[in-house]
Amino acid sequence: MTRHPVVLIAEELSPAGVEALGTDVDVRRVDGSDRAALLPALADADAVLVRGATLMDREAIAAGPRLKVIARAGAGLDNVDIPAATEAGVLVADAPASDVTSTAELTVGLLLAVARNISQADAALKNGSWQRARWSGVELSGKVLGVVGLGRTGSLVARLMAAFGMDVVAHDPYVTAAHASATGVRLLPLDELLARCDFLTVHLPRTPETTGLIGFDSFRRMKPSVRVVNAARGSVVDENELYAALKEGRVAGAALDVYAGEPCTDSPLFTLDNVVATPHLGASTGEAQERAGIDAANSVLLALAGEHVPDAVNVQCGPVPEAMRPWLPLTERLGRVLTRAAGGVPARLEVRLRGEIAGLPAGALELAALKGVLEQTATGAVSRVNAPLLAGRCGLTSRLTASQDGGAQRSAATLRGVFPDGRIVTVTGTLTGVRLQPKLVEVLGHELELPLSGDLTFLRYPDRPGAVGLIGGEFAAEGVDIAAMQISRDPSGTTALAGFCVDAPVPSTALDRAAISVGADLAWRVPATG
Ligand SMILES: NC(=O)c1ccc[n+]([C@@H]2O[C@H](COP(=O)([O-])OP(=O)(O)OC[C@H]3O[C@@H](n4cnc5c(N)ncnc54)[C@H](O)[C@@H]3O)[C@@H](O)[C@H]2O)c1
Ligand SMILES: O=C(O)[C@H](O)COP(=O)(O)O
Repeated sequence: MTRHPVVLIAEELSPAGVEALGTDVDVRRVDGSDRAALLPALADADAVLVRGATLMDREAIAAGPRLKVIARAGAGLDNVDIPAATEAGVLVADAPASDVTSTAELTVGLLLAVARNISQADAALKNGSWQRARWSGVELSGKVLGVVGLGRTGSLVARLMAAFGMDVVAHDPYVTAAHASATGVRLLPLDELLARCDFLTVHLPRTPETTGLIGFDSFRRMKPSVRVVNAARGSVVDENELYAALKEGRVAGAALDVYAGEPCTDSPLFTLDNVVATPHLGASTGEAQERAGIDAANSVLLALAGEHVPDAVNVQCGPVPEAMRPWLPLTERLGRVLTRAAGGVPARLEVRLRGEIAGLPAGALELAALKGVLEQTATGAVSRVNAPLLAGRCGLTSRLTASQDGGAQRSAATLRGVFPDGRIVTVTGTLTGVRLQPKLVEVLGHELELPLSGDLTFLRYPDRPGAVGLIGGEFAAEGVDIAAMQISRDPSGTTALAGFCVDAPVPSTALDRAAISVGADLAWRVPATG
Protein backbone atom coordinates (compact mmCIF):
# COMPACT_ATOMS: atom_id res chain seq x y z
CA MET A 1 0.00 0.00 0.00
CA THR A 2 1.36 3.46 -0.88
CA ARG A 3 2.29 5.59 2.05
CA HIS A 4 0.37 8.87 2.22
CA PRO A 5 2.46 11.84 3.37
CA VAL A 6 1.96 12.53 7.07
CA VAL A 7 0.70 16.05 7.81
CA LEU A 8 1.01 16.90 11.49
CA ILE A 9 -1.44 19.54 12.69
CA ALA A 10 0.21 21.02 15.77
CA GLU A 11 -2.38 23.69 16.65
CA GLU A 12 -6.04 24.52 16.25
CA LEU A 13 -6.67 24.71 12.50
CA SER A 14 -9.97 25.76 10.93
CA PRO A 15 -12.17 22.92 9.61
CA ALA A 16 -11.86 24.51 6.16
CA GLY A 17 -8.06 24.21 6.44
CA VAL A 18 -8.28 20.55 7.44
CA GLU A 19 -10.71 19.88 4.59
CA ALA A 20 -8.39 21.64 2.12
CA LEU A 21 -5.73 19.04 2.92
CA GLY A 22 -7.90 16.48 1.12
CA THR A 23 -7.82 12.73 1.50
CA ASP A 24 -4.44 11.91 0.00
CA VAL A 25 -2.57 12.80 3.16
CA ASP A 26 -2.43 11.11 6.55
CA VAL A 27 -3.57 13.85 8.97
CA ARG A 28 -2.30 13.49 12.54
CA ARG A 29 -2.67 15.85 15.47
CA VAL A 30 -0.47 16.87 18.35
CA ASP A 31 -0.43 19.71 20.86
CA GLY A 32 2.54 21.68 19.51
CA SER A 33 2.98 23.56 22.78
CA ASP A 34 3.64 20.22 24.51
CA ARG A 35 7.29 19.70 23.62
CA ALA A 36 7.39 16.13 24.92
CA ALA A 37 4.56 15.20 22.56
CA LEU A 38 5.69 17.31 19.61
CA LEU A 39 9.21 15.95 19.14
CA PRO A 40 8.29 12.26 18.77
CA ALA A 41 5.28 13.16 16.62
CA LEU A 42 7.59 14.93 14.16
CA ALA A 43 9.55 11.72 13.50
CA ASP A 44 7.11 10.55 10.79
CA ALA A 45 5.89 13.95 9.60
CA ASP A 46 6.33 15.09 6.01
CA ALA A 47 4.66 18.41 6.84
CA VAL A 48 3.76 20.29 9.97
CA LEU A 49 1.07 22.95 10.31
CA VAL A 50 1.54 25.44 13.13
CA ARG A 51 0.26 28.76 14.44
CA GLY A 52 2.19 30.84 16.96
CA ALA A 53 2.44 28.51 19.94
CA THR A 54 4.55 25.74 18.41
CA LEU A 55 8.27 26.36 18.62
CA MET A 56 9.82 24.97 15.45
CA ASP A 57 13.43 25.54 16.45
CA ARG A 58 16.55 23.66 15.31
CA GLU A 59 15.84 20.77 17.70
CA ALA A 60 12.26 20.35 16.49
CA ILE A 61 13.34 20.52 12.85
CA ALA A 62 16.03 17.89 13.48
CA ALA A 63 13.34 15.70 15.09
CA GLY A 64 11.56 15.57 11.70
CA PRO A 65 13.96 13.82 9.29
CA ARG A 66 11.20 13.47 6.67
CA LEU A 67 9.99 17.07 6.97
CA LYS A 68 9.56 18.90 3.69
CA VAL A 69 7.44 21.84 4.78
CA ILE A 70 6.53 23.89 7.83
CA ALA A 71 3.38 25.87 7.13
CA ARG A 72 2.34 28.69 9.45
CA ALA A 73 -1.41 29.36 9.47
CA GLY A 74 -0.90 33.07 10.11
CA ALA A 75 1.62 35.84 9.61
CA GLY A 76 4.37 35.91 12.25
CA LEU A 77 7.22 33.43 11.79
CA ASP A 78 9.20 34.23 14.91
CA ASN A 79 8.44 30.74 16.28
CA VAL A 80 10.15 29.07 13.31
CA ASP A 81 13.96 28.91 12.98
CA ILE A 82 14.11 29.75 9.28
CA PRO A 83 17.91 29.37 8.86
CA ALA A 84 17.74 25.90 10.49
CA ALA A 85 14.85 24.92 8.21
CA THR A 86 16.73 26.19 5.15
CA GLU A 87 19.83 24.17 6.03
CA ALA A 88 17.69 21.06 6.41
CA GLY A 89 16.02 21.74 3.04
CA VAL A 90 12.63 22.30 4.70
CA LEU A 91 10.38 24.84 3.03
CA VAL A 92 8.77 27.42 5.32
CA ALA A 93 5.57 29.17 4.28
CA ASP A 94 3.25 31.52 6.10
CA ALA A 95 -0.17 32.90 5.25
CA PRO A 96 0.74 36.59 5.19
CA ALA A 97 -2.53 38.01 3.96
CA SER A 98 -4.85 35.81 6.02
CA ASP A 99 -5.22 37.86 9.20
CA VAL A 100 -4.43 41.40 8.08
CA THR A 101 -8.04 42.60 8.13
CA SER A 102 -8.82 40.97 11.46
CA THR A 103 -5.68 42.33 13.12
CA ALA A 104 -6.18 45.82 11.70
CA GLU A 105 -9.79 45.79 12.89
CA LEU A 106 -8.74 44.65 16.38
CA THR A 107 -6.19 47.49 16.39
CA VAL A 108 -8.97 49.97 15.59
CA GLY A 109 -10.91 48.48 18.50
CA LEU A 110 -7.93 48.82 20.83
CA LEU A 111 -7.38 52.43 19.77
CA LEU A 112 -11.02 53.20 20.53
CA ALA A 113 -10.93 51.24 23.77
CA VAL A 114 -7.82 52.98 25.07
CA ALA A 115 -9.14 56.40 24.00
CA ARG A 116 -12.53 55.89 25.69
CA ASN A 117 -11.76 53.43 28.52
CA ILE A 118 -14.40 51.09 27.11
CA SER A 119 -13.28 47.89 28.81
CA GLN A 120 -12.63 49.52 32.20
CA ALA A 121 -16.02 51.25 32.19
CA ASP A 122 -17.72 48.02 31.11
CA ALA A 123 -16.07 46.07 33.92
CA ALA A 124 -16.86 48.76 36.49
CA LEU A 125 -20.51 49.04 35.48
CA LYS A 126 -20.98 45.27 35.55
CA ASN A 127 -19.50 45.48 39.01
CA GLY A 128 -22.25 47.93 40.05
CA SER A 129 -20.30 51.16 39.62
CA TRP A 130 -21.78 54.06 37.56
CA GLN A 131 -18.75 56.33 37.11
CA ARG A 132 -19.27 58.72 34.18
CA ALA A 133 -16.55 61.21 35.09
CA ARG A 134 -14.06 58.52 36.05
CA TRP A 135 -14.06 57.01 32.55
CA SER A 136 -14.10 60.21 30.47
CA GLY A 137 -11.75 59.87 27.50
CA VAL A 138 -10.30 61.62 24.46
CA GLU A 139 -11.33 61.83 20.78
CA LEU A 140 -9.34 60.24 18.00
CA SER A 141 -10.35 62.83 15.42
CA GLY A 142 -7.71 65.49 14.87
CA LYS A 143 -5.05 63.54 16.77
CA VAL A 144 -1.74 62.28 15.35
CA LEU A 145 -1.46 58.51 14.97
CA GLY A 146 2.07 57.14 14.63
CA VAL A 147 2.25 53.77 12.85
CA VAL A 148 5.55 51.96 13.24
CA GLY A 149 5.79 49.27 10.56
CA LEU A 150 3.91 50.17 7.41
CA GLY A 151 3.47 46.64 6.06
CA ARG A 152 0.16 44.91 5.41
CA THR A 153 -1.43 45.51 8.81
CA GLY A 154 0.10 48.92 9.48
CA SER A 155 -1.03 50.19 6.08
CA LEU A 156 -4.60 49.01 6.61
CA VAL A 157 -4.71 50.54 10.10
CA ALA A 158 -3.43 53.81 8.60
CA ARG A 159 -6.19 53.84 5.98
CA LEU A 160 -8.93 52.92 8.48
CA MET A 161 -7.84 55.54 11.01
CA ALA A 162 -7.72 58.29 8.40
CA ALA A 163 -11.49 57.79 8.21
CA PHE A 164 -11.65 58.77 11.90
CA GLY A 165 -10.04 62.09 11.00
CA MET A 166 -6.64 61.16 12.42
CA ASP A 167 -3.44 62.63 11.01
CA VAL A 168 -1.45 59.47 10.27
CA VAL A 169 2.34 59.44 10.17
CA ALA A 170 4.49 56.34 9.84
CA HIS A 171 7.98 55.01 10.32
CA ASP A 172 9.28 52.11 8.25
CA PRO A 173 12.77 52.21 6.73
CA TYR A 174 11.91 49.41 4.31
CA VAL A 175 8.96 50.90 2.42
CA THR A 176 9.06 53.42 -0.39
CA ALA A 177 7.79 56.98 -0.21
CA ALA A 178 5.44 55.99 -3.06
CA HIS A 179 3.86 53.26 -0.89
CA ALA A 180 3.48 55.71 2.00
CA SER A 181 1.86 58.34 -0.16
CA ALA A 182 -0.48 55.76 -1.77
CA THR A 183 -1.47 54.83 1.80
CA GLY A 184 -2.07 58.48 2.61
CA VAL A 185 0.63 58.83 5.27
CA ARG A 186 3.85 60.80 5.73
CA LEU A 187 7.00 58.86 6.57
CA LEU A 188 9.00 60.27 9.47
CA PRO A 189 12.18 59.26 11.27
CA LEU A 190 11.28 57.28 14.40
CA ASP A 191 12.32 60.00 16.88
CA GLU A 192 10.21 62.61 15.12
CA LEU A 193 7.21 60.29 14.94
CA LEU A 194 7.51 59.48 18.66
CA ALA A 195 7.67 63.16 19.58
CA ARG A 196 4.61 64.06 17.48
CA CYS A 197 2.14 61.26 18.03
CA ASP A 198 -0.87 61.22 20.36
CA PHE A 199 -1.42 57.52 19.66
CA LEU A 200 1.25 54.99 18.72
CA THR A 201 0.59 51.61 17.16
CA VAL A 202 3.29 49.09 16.23
CA HIS A 203 2.95 46.57 13.39
CA LEU A 204 6.36 44.94 13.31
CA PRO A 205 7.66 41.39 13.16
CA ARG A 206 9.70 40.24 16.16
CA THR A 207 13.33 40.42 15.01
CA PRO A 208 16.59 41.26 16.82
CA GLU A 209 16.20 44.78 15.40
CA THR A 210 12.63 45.31 16.61
CA THR A 211 12.92 43.62 20.01
CA GLY A 212 12.63 46.39 22.61
CA LEU A 213 12.39 49.03 19.86
CA ILE A 214 9.81 50.90 21.93
CA GLY A 215 11.57 51.14 25.29
CA PHE A 216 12.91 53.68 27.78
CA ASP A 217 14.35 56.04 25.13
CA SER A 218 11.15 55.99 23.08
CA PHE A 219 8.89 56.71 26.08
CA ARG A 220 11.22 59.59 27.02
CA ARG A 221 10.62 61.17 23.62
CA MET A 222 6.81 60.84 23.66
CA LYS A 223 4.19 63.21 25.04
CA PRO A 224 2.84 62.13 28.46
CA SER A 225 -0.63 62.10 26.88
CA VAL A 226 0.36 59.38 24.39
CA ARG A 227 -1.56 56.11 24.24
CA VAL A 228 0.30 53.01 22.99
CA VAL A 229 -1.22 50.04 21.16
CA ASN A 230 0.60 46.76 20.48
CA ALA A 231 -1.14 44.08 18.43
CA ALA A 232 2.09 42.87 16.81
CA ARG A 233 4.51 41.06 19.11
CA GLY A 234 4.97 41.51 22.84
CA SER A 235 8.69 42.05 22.92
CA VAL A 236 8.57 44.96 20.42
CA VAL A 237 7.32 47.20 23.25
CA ASP A 238 9.42 46.68 26.38
CA GLU A 239 6.83 45.65 28.99
CA ASN A 240 8.88 46.69 32.05
CA GLU A 241 9.56 50.13 30.59
CA LEU A 242 5.93 50.50 29.55
CA TYR A 243 4.80 49.63 33.07
CA ALA A 244 7.18 52.19 34.56
CA ALA A 245 6.11 54.87 32.07
CA LEU A 246 2.38 54.22 32.75
CA LYS A 247 2.91 54.17 36.51
CA GLU A 248 4.87 57.43 36.43
CA GLY A 249 2.40 59.20 34.12
CA ARG A 250 4.87 59.43 31.21
CA VAL A 251 2.37 57.47 29.06
CA ALA A 252 -1.39 57.96 29.40
CA GLY A 253 -2.63 54.53 28.42
CA ALA A 254 -1.89 51.29 26.63
CA ALA A 255 -3.81 48.58 24.82
CA LEU A 256 -2.08 45.26 24.39
CA ASP A 257 -2.97 42.10 22.51
CA VAL A 258 0.45 40.44 22.68
CA TYR A 259 3.03 39.74 25.38
CA ALA A 260 6.72 38.90 25.58
CA GLY A 261 5.86 35.48 27.02
CA GLU A 262 2.60 33.76 26.09
CA PRO A 263 0.28 32.63 27.41
CA CYS A 264 0.44 35.56 29.84
CA THR A 265 -2.10 35.69 32.65
CA ASP A 266 -0.10 37.50 35.28
CA SER A 267 1.55 40.79 34.38
CA PRO A 268 2.06 43.96 36.45
CA LEU A 269 0.48 45.72 33.48
CA PHE A 270 -2.82 43.97 34.23
CA THR A 271 -2.97 45.79 37.59
CA LEU A 272 -3.16 49.22 35.93
CA ASP A 273 -6.47 51.01 35.28
CA ASN A 274 -5.19 52.62 32.10
CA VAL A 275 -4.32 49.34 30.39
CA VAL A 276 -6.63 47.38 28.10
CA ALA A 277 -5.53 43.81 27.53
CA THR A 278 -6.69 41.04 25.20
CA PRO A 279 -5.23 37.50 24.97
CA HIS A 280 -3.62 37.57 21.48
CA LEU A 281 -6.87 37.86 19.57
CA GLY A 282 -5.61 39.65 16.43
CA ALA A 283 -6.18 36.68 14.14
CA SER A 284 -9.01 35.17 16.17
CA THR A 285 -11.94 35.55 13.82
CA GLY A 286 -13.70 32.89 11.82
CA GLU A 287 -12.76 34.65 8.60
CA ALA A 288 -9.04 34.99 9.36
CA GLN A 289 -8.76 31.42 10.61
CA GLU A 290 -10.54 30.06 7.56
CA ARG A 291 -8.18 31.96 5.24
CA ALA A 292 -5.10 31.04 7.29
CA GLY A 293 -6.03 27.35 7.39
CA ILE A 294 -6.80 27.11 3.68
CA ASP A 295 -3.70 29.09 2.63
CA ALA A 296 -1.41 27.03 4.85
CA ALA A 297 -3.00 23.74 3.70
CA ASN A 298 -2.53 24.74 0.06
CA SER A 299 1.13 25.51 0.70
CA VAL A 300 1.54 22.07 2.29
CA LEU A 301 -0.01 20.32 -0.72
CA LEU A 302 2.06 22.30 -3.23
CA ALA A 303 5.27 21.68 -1.29
CA LEU A 304 4.58 17.95 -0.96
CA ALA A 305 3.93 17.77 -4.71
CA GLY A 306 7.27 19.51 -5.38
CA GLU A 307 5.48 22.45 -6.95
CA HIS A 308 6.16 26.14 -6.60
CA VAL A 309 4.82 27.54 -3.30
CA PRO A 310 3.97 31.24 -3.69
CA ASP A 311 3.96 31.87 0.09
CA ALA A 312 7.36 30.24 0.70
CA VAL A 313 9.75 32.51 2.58
CA ASN A 314 13.00 30.55 2.19
CA VAL A 315 13.15 29.65 -1.50
CA GLN A 316 15.58 31.94 -3.28
CA CYS A 317 13.54 32.85 -6.32
CA GLY A 318 11.00 35.42 -7.31
CA PRO A 319 7.55 34.72 -8.69
CA VAL A 320 7.21 31.73 -10.99
CA PRO A 321 4.88 32.38 -13.93
CA GLU A 322 2.30 29.66 -14.67
CA ALA A 323 4.00 28.90 -18.01
CA MET A 324 7.25 28.16 -16.21
CA ARG A 325 5.89 25.65 -13.69
CA PRO A 326 5.95 22.48 -15.87
CA TRP A 327 9.61 23.23 -16.58
CA LEU A 328 10.55 22.78 -12.91
CA PRO A 329 10.37 18.94 -12.78
CA LEU A 330 11.89 18.75 -16.27
CA THR A 331 14.91 20.82 -15.28
CA GLU A 332 15.32 18.85 -12.09
CA ARG A 333 15.43 15.60 -14.05
CA LEU A 334 17.90 17.07 -16.53
CA GLY A 335 20.14 17.79 -13.54
CA ARG A 336 19.97 14.13 -12.52
CA VAL A 337 20.75 12.92 -16.06
CA LEU A 338 23.73 15.28 -16.22
CA THR A 339 25.28 14.20 -12.91
CA ARG A 340 24.76 10.52 -13.64
CA ALA A 341 26.23 10.87 -17.15
CA ALA A 342 29.31 12.63 -15.80
CA GLY A 343 29.65 10.53 -12.66
CA GLY A 344 29.85 13.58 -10.41
CA VAL A 345 28.96 17.18 -9.71
CA PRO A 346 30.25 19.88 -12.07
CA ALA A 347 32.25 22.90 -10.89
CA ARG A 348 30.14 25.22 -13.02
CA LEU A 349 26.58 24.82 -14.20
CA GLU A 350 24.89 26.87 -16.86
CA VAL A 351 21.10 26.69 -17.27
CA ARG A 352 20.39 27.81 -20.82
CA LEU A 353 16.82 28.64 -21.77
CA ARG A 354 15.91 28.94 -25.41
CA GLY A 355 12.81 30.02 -27.29
CA GLU A 356 9.52 31.17 -25.79
CA ILE A 357 10.49 30.53 -22.15
CA ALA A 358 13.64 32.60 -22.50
CA GLY A 359 11.82 35.82 -21.65
CA LEU A 360 10.23 34.53 -18.43
CA PRO A 361 11.59 34.90 -14.87
CA ALA A 362 13.54 31.68 -14.36
CA GLY A 363 15.24 31.78 -10.93
CA ALA A 364 13.21 28.75 -9.89
CA LEU A 365 14.56 26.70 -12.82
CA GLU A 366 18.12 27.35 -11.70
CA LEU A 367 17.16 26.05 -8.23
CA ALA A 368 15.47 22.98 -9.75
CA ALA A 369 18.56 22.25 -11.87
CA LEU A 370 20.83 22.57 -8.82
CA LYS A 371 18.56 20.24 -6.86
CA GLY A 372 18.69 17.62 -9.62
CA VAL A 373 22.45 17.91 -9.96
CA LEU A 374 23.16 17.75 -6.24
CA GLU A 375 20.78 15.08 -5.01
CA GLN A 376 22.78 12.19 -6.45
CA THR A 377 25.77 12.92 -4.25
CA ALA A 378 24.45 14.74 -1.16
CA THR A 379 24.24 12.84 2.09
CA GLY A 380 21.11 14.56 3.43
CA ALA A 381 17.90 15.79 1.85
CA VAL A 382 18.25 18.18 -1.08
CA SER A 383 15.46 20.54 -2.04
CA ARG A 384 15.11 23.81 -3.91
CA VAL A 385 15.31 25.38 -0.44
CA ASN A 386 18.85 24.27 0.45
CA ALA A 387 20.25 23.67 -3.06
CA PRO A 388 22.07 27.07 -3.24
CA LEU A 389 23.57 26.49 0.22
CA LEU A 390 24.76 22.97 -0.70
CA ALA A 391 26.07 24.18 -4.07
CA GLY A 392 28.10 26.86 -2.28
CA ARG A 393 29.52 24.24 0.11
CA CYS A 394 30.77 22.03 -2.73
CA GLY A 395 32.10 24.95 -4.81
CA LEU A 396 29.48 24.65 -7.55
CA THR A 397 28.59 27.95 -9.18
CA SER A 398 25.62 28.37 -11.47
CA ARG A 399 24.17 30.90 -13.85
CA LEU A 400 21.16 31.34 -16.06
CA THR A 401 21.36 32.36 -19.70
CA ALA A 402 18.57 32.92 -22.19
CA SER A 403 18.26 33.16 -25.94
CA GLN A 404 15.08 33.80 -27.93
CA ASP A 405 16.14 31.28 -30.62
CA GLY A 406 14.60 27.94 -29.65
CA GLY A 407 16.31 25.97 -32.45
CA ALA A 408 14.29 22.88 -33.38
CA GLN A 409 11.93 23.35 -30.40
CA ARG A 410 9.57 26.15 -29.43
CA SER A 411 11.32 26.17 -26.09
CA ALA A 412 14.12 24.12 -24.61
CA ALA A 413 16.30 24.00 -21.53
CA THR A 414 19.93 22.90 -21.68
CA LEU A 415 22.12 22.16 -18.70
CA ARG A 416 25.81 22.59 -19.43
CA GLY A 417 28.17 21.32 -16.77
CA VAL A 418 31.87 22.13 -16.73
CA PHE A 419 33.74 19.57 -14.62
CA PRO A 420 36.92 20.03 -12.59
CA ASP A 421 38.85 17.85 -15.13
CA GLY A 422 37.78 20.14 -17.99
CA ARG A 423 35.03 17.89 -19.40
CA ILE A 424 31.91 19.60 -20.64
CA VAL A 425 28.63 17.70 -20.44
CA THR A 426 25.33 18.94 -21.87
CA VAL A 427 21.77 17.64 -21.67
CA THR A 428 18.71 19.27 -23.21
CA GLY A 429 15.00 18.78 -22.61
CA THR A 430 11.73 20.17 -23.81
CA LEU A 431 7.99 19.84 -23.23
CA THR A 432 5.95 18.45 -26.09
CA GLY A 433 2.32 18.11 -27.13
CA VAL A 434 -0.81 19.43 -25.48
CA ARG A 435 -0.01 17.48 -22.32
CA LEU A 436 3.45 19.05 -22.14
CA GLN A 437 5.27 15.71 -21.94
CA PRO A 438 8.89 16.10 -20.82
CA LYS A 439 11.36 14.83 -23.44
CA LEU A 440 15.11 14.55 -23.65
CA VAL A 441 16.27 15.96 -26.97
CA GLU A 442 20.04 16.00 -26.53
CA VAL A 443 22.53 14.14 -24.35
CA LEU A 444 26.32 14.58 -24.59
CA GLY A 445 25.90 16.24 -27.99
CA HIS A 446 23.75 13.37 -29.38
CA GLU A 447 20.35 14.48 -30.62
CA LEU A 448 17.52 12.14 -29.70
CA GLU A 449 13.91 12.13 -28.58
CA LEU A 450 13.18 10.12 -25.46
CA PRO A 451 10.49 10.52 -22.79
CA LEU A 452 12.10 12.07 -19.72
CA SER A 453 10.20 9.97 -17.19
CA GLY A 454 10.54 6.75 -15.25
CA ASP A 455 13.82 4.82 -15.08
CA LEU A 456 16.31 5.67 -17.80
CA THR A 457 19.44 3.84 -18.93
CA PHE A 458 22.11 5.04 -21.39
CA LEU A 459 25.11 3.48 -23.11
CA ARG A 460 27.64 5.13 -25.41
CA TYR A 461 29.63 2.80 -27.64
CA PRO A 462 31.36 2.52 -31.06
CA ASP A 463 28.50 2.11 -33.51
CA ARG A 464 28.08 -1.32 -35.08
CA PRO A 465 25.29 -3.59 -36.28
CA GLY A 466 23.66 -5.78 -33.62
CA ALA A 467 24.65 -3.65 -30.65
CA VAL A 468 21.07 -2.91 -29.62
CA GLY A 469 20.24 -6.64 -29.72
CA LEU A 470 23.10 -7.39 -27.34
CA ILE A 471 22.01 -4.70 -24.92
CA GLY A 472 18.35 -5.70 -25.13
CA GLY A 473 19.34 -9.33 -24.53
CA GLU A 474 21.07 -8.45 -21.26
CA PHE A 475 18.08 -6.43 -20.11
CA ALA A 476 15.67 -9.21 -21.08
CA ALA A 477 17.76 -11.76 -19.17
CA GLU A 478 16.90 -9.79 -16.03
CA GLY A 479 13.24 -9.45 -16.99
CA VAL A 480 13.54 -5.72 -17.68
CA ASP A 481 11.13 -4.57 -20.37
CA ILE A 482 12.03 -1.62 -22.59
CA ALA A 483 9.19 0.94 -22.89
CA ALA A 484 10.93 3.29 -25.33
CA MET A 485 14.35 3.65 -26.89
CA GLN A 486 16.39 5.87 -29.17
CA ILE A 487 19.74 5.43 -30.87
CA SER A 488 21.60 8.53 -31.89
CA ARG A 489 24.88 8.70 -33.78
CA ASP A 490 27.29 11.55 -33.32
CA PRO A 491 27.80 13.79 -36.39
CA SER A 492 30.82 11.68 -37.53
CA GLY A 493 28.63 8.55 -37.43
CA THR A 494 31.17 6.53 -35.43
CA THR A 495 29.80 6.72 -31.88
CA ALA A 496 26.27 5.79 -30.88
CA LEU A 497 24.32 6.77 -27.79
CA ALA A 498 21.46 4.45 -26.87
CA GLY A 499 18.83 5.73 -24.43
CA PHE A 500 16.21 3.41 -22.91
CA CYS A 501 13.08 4.04 -20.88
CA VAL A 502 12.71 0.87 -18.86
CA ASP A 503 9.84 -0.48 -16.79
CA ALA A 504 12.13 -1.36 -13.87
CA PRO A 505 15.66 -0.37 -12.93
CA VAL A 506 18.30 -2.30 -14.88
CA PRO A 507 20.44 -4.23 -12.35
CA SER A 508 24.01 -2.91 -12.35
CA THR A 509 25.39 -6.36 -13.21
CA ALA A 510 23.21 -6.44 -16.35
CA LEU A 511 24.31 -2.94 -17.31
CA ASP A 512 27.98 -3.92 -16.85
CA ARG A 513 27.50 -7.00 -19.07
CA ALA A 514 25.71 -4.93 -21.71
CA ALA A 515 28.49 -2.32 -21.62
CA ILE A 516 31.19 -4.95 -22.06
CA SER A 517 29.30 -6.66 -24.90
CA VAL A 518 29.15 -3.46 -26.99
CA GLY A 519 32.47 -1.92 -25.84
CA ALA A 520 30.73 1.06 -24.19
CA ASP A 521 32.92 3.78 -22.71
CA LEU A 522 29.95 5.17 -20.75
CA ALA A 523 26.93 3.44 -19.24
CA TRP A 524 24.67 4.95 -16.63
CA ARG A 525 21.24 4.76 -15.10
CA VAL A 526 18.95 7.55 -13.94
CA PRO A 527 16.44 6.37 -11.35
CA ALA A 528 12.83 7.50 -11.61
CA THR A 529 13.09 9.47 -8.40
CA GLY A 530 15.76 10.96 -6.14
N1 LIG B 1 -1.93 40.17 17.19
C1 LIG B 1 -2.01 39.28 16.25
O1 LIG B 1 -2.74 38.30 16.35
C2 LIG B 1 -1.20 39.46 15.01
C3 LIG B 1 -1.79 39.14 13.76
C4 LIG B 1 -1.05 39.31 12.60
C5 LIG B 1 0.26 39.74 12.69
N2 LIG B 1 0.82 39.99 13.90
C6 LIG B 1 2.21 40.46 14.02
O2 LIG B 1 2.30 41.68 13.33
C7 LIG B 1 3.45 41.68 12.52
C8 LIG B 1 3.24 42.59 11.34
O3 LIG B 1 2.26 42.01 10.49
P1 LIG B 1 2.12 42.49 8.99
O4 LIG B 1 1.10 41.61 8.39
O5 LIG B 1 1.90 43.94 8.91
O6 LIG B 1 3.57 42.16 8.45
P2 LIG B 1 4.32 42.82 7.21
O7 LIG B 1 5.52 41.96 6.97
O8 LIG B 1 3.37 43.06 6.09
O9 LIG B 1 4.80 44.24 7.76
C9 LIG B 1 5.83 44.41 8.67
C10 LIG B 1 6.46 45.76 8.37
O10 LIG B 1 7.41 46.05 9.38
C11 LIG B 1 8.46 46.75 8.76
N3 LIG B 1 9.65 46.74 9.59
C12 LIG B 1 10.51 45.71 9.82
N4 LIG B 1 11.48 46.12 10.66
C13 LIG B 1 11.22 47.41 10.97
C14 LIG B 1 11.85 48.36 11.80
N5 LIG B 1 12.95 48.06 12.48
N6 LIG B 1 11.32 49.60 11.90
C15 LIG B 1 10.19 49.92 11.22
N7 LIG B 1 9.56 49.05 10.39
C16 LIG B 1 10.07 47.81 10.28
C17 LIG B 1 8.64 46.04 7.44
O11 LIG B 1 9.32 46.88 6.51
C18 LIG B 1 7.20 45.80 7.04
O12 LIG B 1 6.71 46.84 6.23
C19 LIG B 1 3.68 40.22 12.17
O13 LIG B 1 5.03 39.95 11.93
C20 LIG B 1 3.19 39.49 13.38
O14 LIG B 1 4.25 39.28 14.26
C21 LIG B 1 0.10 39.87 15.06
O1 LIG C 1 1.26 36.21 13.65
C1 LIG C 1 0.06 35.99 13.51
O2 LIG C 1 -0.45 35.62 12.43
C2 LIG C 1 -0.83 36.27 14.65
O3 LIG C 1 -0.06 36.64 15.74
C3 LIG C 1 -1.77 35.17 14.97
O4 LIG C 1 -1.12 34.17 15.66
P1 LIG C 1 -1.96 32.84 16.05
O5 LIG C 1 -2.18 32.10 14.78
O6 LIG C 1 -1.06 32.11 16.98
O7 LIG C 1 -3.23 33.31 16.65
